[in-house]
Amino acid sequence: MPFRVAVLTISDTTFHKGPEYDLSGPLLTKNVEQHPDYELADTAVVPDDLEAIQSKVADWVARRGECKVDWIITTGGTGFGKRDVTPQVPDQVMTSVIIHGLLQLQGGTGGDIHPPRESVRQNNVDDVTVSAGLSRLRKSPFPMISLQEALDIVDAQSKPLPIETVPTGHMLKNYVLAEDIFASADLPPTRTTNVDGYAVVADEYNRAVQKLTDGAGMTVRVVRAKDTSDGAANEQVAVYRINTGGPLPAGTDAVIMVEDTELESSKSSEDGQELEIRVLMKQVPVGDNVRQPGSDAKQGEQVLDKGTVIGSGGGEVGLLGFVGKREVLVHRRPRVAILSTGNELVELESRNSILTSSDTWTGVVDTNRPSLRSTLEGFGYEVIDLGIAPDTMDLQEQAMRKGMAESDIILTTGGTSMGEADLLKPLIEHRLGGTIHFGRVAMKPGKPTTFATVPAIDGDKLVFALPGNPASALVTFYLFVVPALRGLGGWPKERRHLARVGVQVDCDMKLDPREEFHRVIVSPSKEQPGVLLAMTTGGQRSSRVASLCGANGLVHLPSLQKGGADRIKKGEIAQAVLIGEIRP
Ligand SMILES: Nc1nc2c(c(=O)[nH]1)N[C@H]1C(S)=C(S)[C@@H](COP(=O)(O)OP(=O)(O)OC[C@H]3O[C@@H](n4cnc5c(N)ncnc54)[C@H](O)[C@@H]3O)O[C@H]1N2
Ligand code: MOO
Repeated sequence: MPFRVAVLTISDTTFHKGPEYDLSGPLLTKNVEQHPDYELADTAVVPDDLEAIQSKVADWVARRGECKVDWIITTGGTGFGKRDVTPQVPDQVMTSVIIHGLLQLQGGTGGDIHPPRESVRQNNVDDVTVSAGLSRLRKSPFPMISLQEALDIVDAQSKPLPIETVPTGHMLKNYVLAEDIFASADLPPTRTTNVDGYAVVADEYNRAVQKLTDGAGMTVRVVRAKDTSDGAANEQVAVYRINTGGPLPAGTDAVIMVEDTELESSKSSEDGQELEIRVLMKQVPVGDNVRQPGSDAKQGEQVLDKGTVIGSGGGEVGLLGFVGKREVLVHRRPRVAILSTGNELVELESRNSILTSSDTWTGVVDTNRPSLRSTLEGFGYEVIDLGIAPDTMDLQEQAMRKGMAESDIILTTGGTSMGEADLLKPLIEHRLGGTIHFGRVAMKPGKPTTFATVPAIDGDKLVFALPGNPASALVTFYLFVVPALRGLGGWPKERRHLARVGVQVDCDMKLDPREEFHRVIVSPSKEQPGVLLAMTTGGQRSSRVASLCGANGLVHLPSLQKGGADRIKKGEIAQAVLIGEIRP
């Protein structure tokens, strides 16, 4: 649905002398009408009078349903004349008002002057020399949405990448099958032995052994499996030397384990093999130790389903080879670009020289990029490292464009919040023509998490602008980015999110108005079998990267409710998202 825009001309002259004196109002109206994303909701002309402006704006703000007004653009009344009163219109009314008619009169383009949100103000920031104060946003223009809403949005936008053919082998790990897999032949194709031993015709052996009187076993002649014709005239029962996995010689139907035999004599063949053994079994059942043809897979049987995730456990890769599948159709795995933003950031390698040369150095070592890279590569994704971009629109845009050209999904950290140097949101919207699906989430840590899609030649790219605080960046990575990566990689919906388990918490955990993810170490209880314990990693401030050190779980604390409990008490059970292996 297009955004409904109302244009308000604030001018004594136009109000008193007539519409022909209004130059900017009609120009703005025309631009709105011509833009495919906007719809003209209303226009009005009011004098330079606070009450008149307030009343009109309040009227528009109050409208609902079909008549609703999403944005109000005012033109005029923003100067310094005595009667230039627009900036005094109270905040609560003006939150959705964009004062930029004047910009257009100065020759701005439609794109510049109809930005979707107030974040446009930061659009013109070229470096961090912009001072705090008047230029700084006082309220985020992004609504705070719930965690569930945010997760649903990410799920909906994370559509599987195209299908490609990949040869069967270890590199298939973490891919998702885009075809059903069938066995092309019976497996095993013939009767084979499960054990090292001697193949025998069971009935022949059983008949002969019954004739014995001493019960101390029966001496048999050993033939190599390939010498089946040897000694047909010999009356002694023949057994055939055979090793695990080998095919049974024709006519044989059971296998005696080597452990159920004794060496009868030291007579040996030319190649040093035994020639006579004593079999200690009183009876050999037909089919004993024999793997029947097709008992592992029947020809034409479906052995793997489309949508199967080829795990790193080895089972799926092995099965594909086992059924003779040389290459498979899979969804392309996403490539991920990572970018750190912030003037204060330095690479770890360059820190020493800075530390020794200056006591006053206030730089911050870029830990987010190495952290994200290690976890991404652990999940099996190819990473494109975009480095550190300082707080300038141009440099950040340059890095983002490189990321868009080389990857399917871009992760940035820093610059998502309310500072003058927090450029990511305006950059995405105004320079990259992207759509910000959300810019604030009611969660802790991770409130300013931003998710957008940006158009590129080869399709939309996903962008996660994660908060700069290290713990926030990693927590939001596990909660939002992992499901998005899996969605792009074609994982079935029900497997995209990291698993949750019930855990018993080891200390009181206070509730916050925002849902919170408390970092913990999950391990099985030694005292209570079947119970998983969650041990806190200590201070949970989002700047404390150590809160994720060793953590393999995120206890999901519900938001604090009026009149409800203010904490999860020690010993109570809570849900935890597993972000690593359970510790023994
Ligand atoms: N007025 C407000 N201020 C803040 C709000 C708010 O709602 N209103 N939200 C706070 C929350 S919550 C978070 S989280 C942070 C997120 O801020 P940004 O995403 O804009 O991140 P920066 O300001 O750039 O950095 C925050 C912090 O993290 C350090 N940092 C950044 N990048 C890295 C990196 N690659 N490696 C290590 N450390 C990094 C940075 O130096 C800052 O100390 O905003 C709050 N503010
Ligand atoms: O939400 Mo911020 O991510 O608290 O640290």
